Amino acid sequence: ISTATSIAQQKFNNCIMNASGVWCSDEKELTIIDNSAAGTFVTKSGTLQPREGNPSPRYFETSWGSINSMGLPNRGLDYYLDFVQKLQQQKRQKHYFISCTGFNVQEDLLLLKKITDADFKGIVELNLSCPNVPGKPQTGYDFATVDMILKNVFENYAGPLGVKLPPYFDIVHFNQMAQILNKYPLAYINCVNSIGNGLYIDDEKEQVVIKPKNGFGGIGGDYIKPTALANVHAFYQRLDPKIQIIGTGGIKNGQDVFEHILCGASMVQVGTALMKEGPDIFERLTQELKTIMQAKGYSKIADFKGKLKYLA
Ligand SMILES: CC(C)(C)CCc1c(C(=O)O)[nH]c(=O)[nH]c1=O
Repeated sequence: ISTATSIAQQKFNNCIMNASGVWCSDEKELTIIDNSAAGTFVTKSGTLQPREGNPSPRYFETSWGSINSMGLPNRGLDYYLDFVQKLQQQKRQKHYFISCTGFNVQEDLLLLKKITDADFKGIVELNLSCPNVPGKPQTGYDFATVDMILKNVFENYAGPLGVKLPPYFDIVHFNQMAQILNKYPLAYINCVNSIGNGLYIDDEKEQVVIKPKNGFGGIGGDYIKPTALANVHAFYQRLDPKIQIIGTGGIKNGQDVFEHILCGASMVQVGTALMKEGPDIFERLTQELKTIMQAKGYSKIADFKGKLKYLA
């Protein structure tokens, strides 16, 4: 029974990996994920300059998931590029993802030029949940801007590249986004980023639990699995099959991985549950998925990928 997969013709011996932002901020964390059962890793979204991010507490765990307003703390794209290139020299048969985000399209293009100049051979994940110009919604919710960014990106970057998308909640938005995404040679799309601007309250103290943004933050974990599955499947139904889908959101056991693949995911990423359990989770998720596949008579993920059935 194999849980192997491929994205943009790059093969991975396991379809389970970390989500950007979790266990991927420095070489210590990335090395641990690299040596875990995960098929590969994606780095924290790198920006042009290193960033401290928001004041703590900026992450909080609840029984059903998590809330965060990290503020994009990262070592800067150059740091992640240097580290991944060095690792790539040692492990030629393994491929890695580098995530990046600019605060406008000019920055996005500068980041991609750095990646081109470094002769990076892995896969780029462009985080579209980044802020836009003040007064406008985050990039992923500004469809004209998404179109403009992708047009510029694919005029300037030749390597395999995917985008990390925020969750959508309206069928017309799935249609509108799919129409834009289908215009571009994307290697994949990654659905979903955290559900933005949620609020978690400590009843005893009658106060919020994270400091930035008066307690507002991105929601992850059990709270978001139905939304994540719907986004994976909605785009699976609408996108050119050449554009693969990475499923992220609410994965904490083998059943959740199975469901994301059944909805159309070729790869899955784990965030909140990885934060709670640590990198040993990858071995557990892989075994649980294999047990489910065995019970159902599937030998590889292609046997059931996207095969979600509807009621007649
Ligand atoms: C929310 C942004 C800071 C604009 C981007 C980075 C990011 C963060 C973060 O660094 O706060 N948290 C998430 O759950 N998803 C993200 O994409």
